[in-house]
Amino acid sequence: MPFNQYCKELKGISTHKIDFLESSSIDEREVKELCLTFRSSIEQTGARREGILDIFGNIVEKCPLITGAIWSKIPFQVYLAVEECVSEFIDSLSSSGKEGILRCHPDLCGRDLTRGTLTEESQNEQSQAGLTSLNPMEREILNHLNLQYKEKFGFTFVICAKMSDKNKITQELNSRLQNDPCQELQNGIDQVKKICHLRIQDIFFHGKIPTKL
Ligand SMILES: NC(=O)N[C@H]1NC(=O)NC1=O
Repeated sequence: MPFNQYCKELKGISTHKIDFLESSSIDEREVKELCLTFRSSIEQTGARREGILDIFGNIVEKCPLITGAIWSKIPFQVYLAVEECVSEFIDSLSSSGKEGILRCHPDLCGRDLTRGTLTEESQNEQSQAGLTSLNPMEREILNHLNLQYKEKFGFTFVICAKMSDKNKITQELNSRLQNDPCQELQNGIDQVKKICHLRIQDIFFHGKIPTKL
């Protein structure tokens, strides 16, 4: 990541009351200092080793095992490292491991949404994509496509809802149904990584309280 963009992203941390980055010219030393301050602020608010699962446990939906697996690499100096570790770990899994991750995701506009049993993260994501306010016809089409997808591939259709909307999701589902299983496994995993990216950003930059699994 280019240094400038890195600094710009770090500025988002000012919501965490770290505001000495107001000057436009910051050097590498200041960034390192910022990272350390940020890190210690996380530690002070309880993110010690034993709290890591509480904070990062749901960055991949209902897969705290992933956080547990990369546990020794946390705390991280920069949030990007969390993402990289997750991504590397997922890539190292067998196909059945990857399928397992997809199966841990709730259907979009599925049973958990109807019953109100989604995790808060998933509820927000689905709501932002307009999936909590579908009309009966839209819901039926989506449920039908989800079912077809599951029957064909044996795992859940996963898409980063926050980067999409209800119409694009239906279109994408229709088109991804035509893929072969190998390609679709990779597509699903790529989407999981996007969801994870946004969830990590929410924790670090938007002060969101993550679901404790
Ligand atoms: N099935 C599926 O894509 N679910 C996920 N997508 C998303 O953005 N949040 C989810 O829970």
